[in-house]
This record gives sequence, C-alpha cells and structure tokens, in this order.
Amino acid sequence: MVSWLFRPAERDTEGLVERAPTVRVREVFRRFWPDARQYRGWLLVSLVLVLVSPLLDAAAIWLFKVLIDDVLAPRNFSLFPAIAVAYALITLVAGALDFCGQYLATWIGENFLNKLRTKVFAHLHTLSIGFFDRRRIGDTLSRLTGDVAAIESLVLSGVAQTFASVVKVLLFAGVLFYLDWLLALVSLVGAPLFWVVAKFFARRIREASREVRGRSGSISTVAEESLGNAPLIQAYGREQAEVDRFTRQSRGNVSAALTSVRVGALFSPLVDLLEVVGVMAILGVGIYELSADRISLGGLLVFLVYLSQLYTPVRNLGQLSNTVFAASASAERIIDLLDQRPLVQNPAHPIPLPRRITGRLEVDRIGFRYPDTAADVLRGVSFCALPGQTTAVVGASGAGKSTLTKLLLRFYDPTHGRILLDGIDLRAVDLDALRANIAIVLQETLLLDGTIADNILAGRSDATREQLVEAAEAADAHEFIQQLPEGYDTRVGQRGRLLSGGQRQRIAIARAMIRDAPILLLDEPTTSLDAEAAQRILAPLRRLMAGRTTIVISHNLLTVRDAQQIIYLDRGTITEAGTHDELLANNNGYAHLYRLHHPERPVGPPETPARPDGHMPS
Ligand SMILES: Nc1ncnc2c1ncn2[C@@H]1O[C@H](COP(=O)(O)OP(=O)(O)OP(=O)(O)O)[C@@H](O)[C@H]1O
Repeated sequence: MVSWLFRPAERDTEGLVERAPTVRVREVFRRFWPDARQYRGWLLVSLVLVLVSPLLDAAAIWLFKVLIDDVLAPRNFSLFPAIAVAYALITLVAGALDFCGQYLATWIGENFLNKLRTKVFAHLHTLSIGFFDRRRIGDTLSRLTGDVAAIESLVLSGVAQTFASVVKVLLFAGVLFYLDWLLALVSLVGAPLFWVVAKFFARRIREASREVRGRSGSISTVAEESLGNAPLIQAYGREQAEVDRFTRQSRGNVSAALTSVRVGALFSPLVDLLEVVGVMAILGVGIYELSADRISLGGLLVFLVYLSQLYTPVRNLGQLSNTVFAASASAERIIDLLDQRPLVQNPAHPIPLPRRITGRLEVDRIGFRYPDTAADVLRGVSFCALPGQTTAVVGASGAGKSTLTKLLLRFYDPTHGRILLDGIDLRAVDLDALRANIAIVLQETLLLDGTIADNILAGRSDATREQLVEAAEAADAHEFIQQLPEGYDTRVGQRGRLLSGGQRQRIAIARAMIRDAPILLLDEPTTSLDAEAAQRILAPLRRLMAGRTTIVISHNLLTVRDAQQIIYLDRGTITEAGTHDELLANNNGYAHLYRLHHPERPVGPPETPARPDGHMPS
C-alpha cells in the first residue's frame, strides 16, 4: 500500500520529449527575478497589503477575547455596540484590502507572464534553423504556454505567499507568547515535524511534476504532428495508429498526474493529523492552566483561535515548498529553451554591404556536416555564381542540393571552406542584411495565415499597392487573385490551404518579385506541381530570374537547360560542371539522369530542345 502511494510515475519511454537539465531553485530565481524587477514597486505595495491583512485578523480575534471576558462573562452590554461597530469596520477594511491585494497580485502576475512568454517566443526566433530541425514543435509550444505560467507561480505568487505566511507565523506566534508563553511553547513542539514531513514530500512531488510537464509536452507533440499531417494519415488509413499513439501519451499523462496527486493529497491529511494532536495537547495544558486560574476562558479560547491561524500559514509554508519544486520542474524546461544559442552567430562587427550588391556568389571549397550526425553531406564544393546568370544544381535525391541553399541563406555555416558574397565572407555580414539581398521560392510554398496582400508584402513590407499589383501581374497571379471573393484581401487560410499548389507558387513568385533582391534561390519550385501548372509558372519564373544571380535546384529541364552553368552533385561532391550541352556530351551522371527521363532521345550533341514539360527524376 505504502509503496503504491509513493510509486514514481512511469517514465515516457517513447522519449518524445527531451528532458531538460535539472536546475536549483536558487538558479530559477537568479534567472527570472530580473524579469520581475520592473514590478518590484507594485510588488512592495502588494506585500504591504499582505502585511496589513493579518494585523486586521489579529485585531478581530482580540475583539473576540474582549467580547468573552468583558461582555459575555460579566453579562455587561455597554461595551457591545462599540465592539460590534469595530467588527463591522474591520471586516469592511479587510474586504477592501483583500480586493486590492488580489487584483494587484493578478495584475503583476499576468504582466510578468506576458513579458516572459514574449521573451521566450522572441528568443525562439533568434535560434537557427538547426534548432527547429531537431526539436519537436509540440513540446516547444507546451513549454511556451504551460511552463511559463508555472514560473510565475514560483517567482511572484510564491514570493508573496511565503512573505504572507512568514508574517502571519511571526505575528501570531508573538501574540501566542504574549498570551501565555507556556501554552505557546507546547504548541511549537510540533513545528519541526512539519518540516520533516514537508521535506519528505517535496522530492517526490518534484519528480512527479517533472513527469507531468514532460508528458504534457509529448501530448502536444503527438497532436501537432498528427493533426498537421491529417491528409497523409487519412489517405493511408493510419487514424487508429495515431489515436493509439495519442492515447499512450494521454494515459501516461493521467498516470503521472495521479502519482502527483497521490503524493500531494497525502500531505494534507498528514498535516491535519499533526494539527489535531497538537491542539489536543494544548487543550490538556490549557484546561490545567484554566483550573489554576492562570488564564481566562476568553484567553484560552482566543489562544486556540490564534493557534488555528498559525497552523494555516505553517501548513502553507510546508506546501509552498511543494509548489516551489513543482514549478521548478517547469522552470527547467524554460531555462533549457532560453539557454539555446543560435548555431549561426551574427558577427559583432559586421562588414557593411554596399547599397546595391552585384550578387556575385563564390562557394569556396566548402564542406558540411549537420550537427550531431556522423557523415559529411557536402565535401570540397566550389563554384562561382555570377550576377545575371543562372546556376543550376542537379543530382540524385540526397546529394546535398537543398543543404547548399541552407548554407547560402546561412541557416547553417559550412564546416569547412567559405562562401563569399561580392568578395565578403557570409559570416562577416549582418544576417538581416544578407537575407535582405536574397529572395527564395521553395518546393513547398510557405504561406502565412493572412491575406494574399500580406503574403506578397512579406517580401517587402513598405511596398505600395501599385508595386504589389505589379509584382502579382509579373508573377501571373493578378488574374486569379482578382477572381477571389475579396481579391487581394482574401485570407489564404492556414498555410495557404485554400489555394491550389500552382496558385501558392505564383504568390511565392510575386513575393520574391516584390523583394527585388539581387540573389534568387529556387529550390525545386516546380516539383510539387503537375505538368500544366509547372508550365504556367515558367514564364513568371523567367521574368523573376532576369538580371539576378539565380541558383536553381530543379529537375525541370526548361529552367535547367537555359542555365549558364549546371553543377552536378554526387553524394556531396561536384562531379561535373558545365552547360547542358557540355554535360550531355560528357555522357556522365547528368547525361545518365537525362536519359532516364528521356529514353526516346539519343544523348549527345547537338541537343534538340526538350519538351516543355520535360522533367528529370530526382
Ligand atoms: N536537418 C538535417 N539533419 C541531419 N541530416 C540532414 C538534415 N537535412 C538533410 N540531411 C541529410 O543531408 C543529406 C542531403 O540532404 P539534402 O536535403 O540536401 O538533399 P537533396 O539533394 O536536396 O535531396 P532531394 O533532391 O531529395 O531534396 C541527406 O542525406 C539527408 O539525410
């Protein structure tokens, strides 16, 4: 039975959520107190209110003694009206102070929460893409909401409660000693027992809370992954498997919560028991003192009332340590997030880029390996992409093509070698300035949940309405946008689900168009489209590419064929480079890929133009 009561929660064996390193409570305060500092004036006011409230309680109880000893015992009515008015006044003032105290405490708490939540969110946006590649979004969301709130309960409410409890203990203990020191001593005998019990429980509650928070992260993770992939799950009939996965985590959460409650709920009755034993002991000694006439009846009764007031804050102090440990389990998860440093650092003293760069990109013997992996993804890759020219990167799936674009955007830094923009190492350039010079169109178009106009203007927020329409026209998107119910102000739905793949892609082209950046990165912009839709975006794509340094990763022969240079990547190294015709003449990897896709065409110069919808396999 006892072992069942204290049995620890079952660990999350699926390991969905990484455990945050343990931190000490002192460290939690050191980290988060600065965030609360700006509210310290109001916190002080709230503490003063906390101080006044027990004083009023003490006064009200003292009135009770006067009532018994001076009104009830001698049956003397004359003092009663004054006592009644005093009672009413005290209740009124206490009520008003209570209202102010509660409102103020919530105001401080919510503002602190808001600040901390925003700080964590903003910090997440400073992290490199590497962080998001590794972490589960669901767990991060759970930290951002649930765990941040738990810190408030420790750093602010926790402090206020401790203060209130300590004040009450000192005040009521003082009054007890003033009333009868012998009885007071007897009543304090039980105090150390409280501490022993509280300490025993604290560690177990901390463990259980940690598991509850972790499980909550796992539930969000499964829900986010599963609901985000609803089409895939339904198409392959994996609903039940997903429900099972969710149920496992949800059940784990139930068991962790029950463990936590088992331990927490046991604490209260144990303390009750200690309290009753204490009161009985005091009553015994009190009756003896009453019979020896060393205390009045009013004195004894009031002593017991004061004592009951004392036990509550002492119990709170005991429970507070439980709250503190429970909250520190959450704090660990937030500190873990805040301690993440971006893999890609912005230089302290960036070299300023010219107002309009030419866009010459030089990739100089770069090598790259993803963090925490064993194999190099790129090795000794060198090439030069010239302004106004298109460089196509082709190769089999997994050859490292997308990785190359990630390095150009500085989502990661190369492990070896360097990339130069107009002769300056990317690592020496301010990140924002670098990215302001690059426009991207990816395979999966990223749309924000806003209007069409918002999505295009994400490329350049200060553009005028005319520029917006101009960009949409150039992207061949204006026509379909106008046919939408609210034109440019139509909302696209989460991730642009309300638009077709081709429409989304044309919005992405308009966005890149309006950015008017000298460098353009196209990562398989036509791959997710059918032949007709792909064909439709080729003309706008060409317009977009004109006059820019374009790096295109594509299997579409029309964009690749026209490229001034084609680079063929094979398992992370460049094995061929040249024009379409040169590479076909080489009769190597590129020609092989081409043959795979065009078995009807003999390979070798001179090359006849490919069909407009010609694709190469990945
Ligand atoms: N975030 C990551 N962490 C670890 N390894 C990764 C990561 N992203 C890609 N890789 C690995 O790097 C290699 C190259 O991937 P990359 O996406 O660059 O290939 P690709 O040539 O673009 O392929 P595809 O044509 O299929 O998109 C692959 O082996 C892949 O497993």
